[in-house]
Amino acid sequence: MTIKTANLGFPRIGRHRELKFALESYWAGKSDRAALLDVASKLRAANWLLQKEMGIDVIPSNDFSLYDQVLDTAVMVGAIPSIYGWQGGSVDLDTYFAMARGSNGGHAACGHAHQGNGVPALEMTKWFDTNYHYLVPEFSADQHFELTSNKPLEAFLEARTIGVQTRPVLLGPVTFLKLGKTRDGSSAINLLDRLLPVYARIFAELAAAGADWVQVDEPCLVLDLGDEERQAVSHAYAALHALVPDLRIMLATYFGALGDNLDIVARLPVSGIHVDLVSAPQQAAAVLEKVSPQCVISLGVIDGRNIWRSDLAKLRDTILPLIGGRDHTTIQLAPSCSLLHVPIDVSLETTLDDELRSWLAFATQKLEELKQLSGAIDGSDIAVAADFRANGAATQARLTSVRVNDPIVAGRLVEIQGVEQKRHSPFAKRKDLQRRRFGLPPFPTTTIGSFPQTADVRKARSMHDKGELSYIDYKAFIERETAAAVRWQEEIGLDVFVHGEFERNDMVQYFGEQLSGFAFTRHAWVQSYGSRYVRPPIIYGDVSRPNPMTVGWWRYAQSLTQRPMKGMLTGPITILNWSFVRDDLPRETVGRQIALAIRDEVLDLEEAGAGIIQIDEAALREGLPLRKADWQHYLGWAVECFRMCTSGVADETQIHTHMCYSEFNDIMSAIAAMDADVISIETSRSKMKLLQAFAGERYPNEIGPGVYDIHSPRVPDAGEMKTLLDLAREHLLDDQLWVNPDCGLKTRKWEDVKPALVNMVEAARRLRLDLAGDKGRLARA
Ligand SMILES: CN1c2c(nc(N)[nH]c2=O)NC[C@@H]1CNc1ccc(C(=O)N[C@@H](CCC(=O)N[C@@H](CCC(=O)N[C@@H](CCC(=O)O)C(=O)O)C(=O)O)C(=O)O)cc1
Ligand SMILES: N[C@@H](CCS)C(=O)O
Ligand SMILES: [Zn+2]
Repeated sequence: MTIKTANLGFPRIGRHRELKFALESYWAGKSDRAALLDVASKLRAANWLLQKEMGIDVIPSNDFSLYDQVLDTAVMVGAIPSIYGWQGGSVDLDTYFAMARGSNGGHAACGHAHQGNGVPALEMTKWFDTNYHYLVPEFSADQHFELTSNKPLEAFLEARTIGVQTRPVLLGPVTFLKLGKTRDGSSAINLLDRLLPVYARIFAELAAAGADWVQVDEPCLVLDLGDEERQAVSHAYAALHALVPDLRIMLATYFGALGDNLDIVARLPVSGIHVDLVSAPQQAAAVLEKVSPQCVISLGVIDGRNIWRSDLAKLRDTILPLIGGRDHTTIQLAPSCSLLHVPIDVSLETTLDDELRSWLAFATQKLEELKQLSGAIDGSDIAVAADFRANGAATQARLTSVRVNDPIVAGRLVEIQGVEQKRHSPFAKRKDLQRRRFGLPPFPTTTIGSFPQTADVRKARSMHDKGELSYIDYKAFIERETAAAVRWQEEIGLDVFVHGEFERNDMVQYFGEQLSGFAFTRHAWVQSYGSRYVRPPIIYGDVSRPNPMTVGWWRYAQSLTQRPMKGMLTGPITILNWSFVRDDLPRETVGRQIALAIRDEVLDLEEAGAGIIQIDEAALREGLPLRKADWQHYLGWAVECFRMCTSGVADETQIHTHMCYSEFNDIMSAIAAMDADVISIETSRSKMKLLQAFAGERYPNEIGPGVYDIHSPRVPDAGEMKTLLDLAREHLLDDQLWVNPDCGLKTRKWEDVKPALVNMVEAARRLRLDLAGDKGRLARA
């Protein structure tokens, strides 16, 4: 008997982004609920039938979501904050979308995170160390849970009507609570006993309907857990087993090693355990040794986070000795995690050259690999011999390809090895020189880079991509947009300008498309959140920058104004963390290669005359390893990469960086070590609280704490922004403080952006008046 193949989750967006278009059409009021649900059910059916046709033995259901699986769980168990007006019973679609995106108080489908009349969306944050974002469940201390509708059961039954027996997937109760937040700051884990009966009921209904297994995802088991959380895991699974002994649980862990949680996991009364052997291959032997011989072990051996074709022969040779002594009916082969994080089908990429395409495996190809691997391990499937030969040829070709190795890049890296990466002079001296060069007023105003990516801008780019608009016409169009944005910045009196990033599709993809060693795709979309997707570039070879990437656009924008125009770049760590990275080199080496490329761009911008250059590191924190013990190493090389970008510029050149998140306390020394002259950060939603982390000696350089939450179309007035700035002045020195929004404005509309920025400039003006008053008073005293 061949070893079983199992899948943990398939991408739900559709081969041609059908889900995005159906959602956005529904939100725009252009189609109705039935049309949306019809698209959703067709996508589910297509995924199930594809997996069935491919011969996958264990096919997941309830891996589909209209927006997010964590939100689905919150809605399913009735964790719906009172502001959404839910009265009990089943939850309608508009309440669901109001939680996802906020509502304007009328038809929630308008989908904006309005405050005031409407309701704001739940907070959103990244899913472990991926670029997927989930909605953060919100609990109260007196939280009551109830089953609103058994979504896993509905999915299970729906699959059965088309002849597919599935293993429903649920987010585990401990991870669900751990990812949530309580309004009073108490530990959400305390709510476990109230939640377990709801899970037990879901399980019982599934068992009664004929489900024999359920997949319960507990990725929190790869994190550093406290004793209370570990006890919660033991307690939860003991209780669920006692309440519903007939339903077998496959406990799925992924994104890292079980490590110090292995002992408790191995003792849980579950029928199966899935482990990620791609991110943590070192745990294989210990897991196989500790987990009881009757328990099914699902080996996550195909990378669910990256897009490289697996080396199947190598995998077979690693797996065989591992499972040698074990009954093969207790082994399953699976992707390391849900395939949500990879694109759907490499065969759609008809514009990629054949060689590169032969190195890649997207979700569909990964399932093929699973089948080939299981056939090969049992030696029963003769057909796999040919597949193995093709696989071996492709993986070998990739290893030795001249496209992958660039001796010049390798040489440059050797040259800088051991050379300390730092600016010529300390910040205090640079600050002085820069102040004289730019002559900016106190509390200088600026924005983060992008202005609205309007339908017109995207349309023009799409037409240009399809060859329907010449480059000359496309460039002229983008220049007109840029010129209008520059004129408008002059009108409202901002101090430091941006060109608006109209020419960019995405802050990472744009650079990937221009760097050597990167390939980009046409259809390889991956969900980032809700209906927002990204097409991560593929880093397949040594990285270099053949030509300047931004200098022409910067030069044009600067030619329109006397005000300083920021050069605008994405930093190496963000490019790395939001790309599919080659797996034949350490990530830090690839990071250093990208840093050299960005350094070249920085120096070219400086030579062209850019006095201020911003290097965004929006994903620096995102790349933090899940276990704290690994942070130091990551932060060490990540900071060094940033400093490689900036160490070559003159003291008079002002380096900015931008990070749009609000947790800095635990990485403050690394942020300070980046030594950017100015950092802009997200602070408006936390009401400047996080500035405590930057106060005093801890952060001597300049800071722009965001005063305007760009995630909402709501327009804050000048008084509100001034209040935030007054709060900021409690923590920071006046000559440290810049005034800017939380992040770029690409997802906003001009009608929201314009009044908000006018108000922001007004807030800075009032602050300057206060300062003049303070100084006057001081002088008189
Ligand atoms: C800041 N964030 C980002 C993350 N990762 C990135 N790689 N980039 C980010 O900015 N991670 C964390 C957050 C996540 N946030 C977002 C926010 C917004 C988006 C988003 O808007 N995505 C767009 C796609 C962006 C893009 O690549 N656009 C291209 C292609 C546009 C397109 O679909 N064109 C159509 C034709 C359009 C027409 O004719 O009108 C087509 O090709 O068919 C572009 O502008 O050229 C989205 O639509 O989902 C993502 C993450
Ligand atoms: N410069 C980018 C940063 C986003 S994190 C922008 O403004 O969109
Ligand atoms: Zn940002």
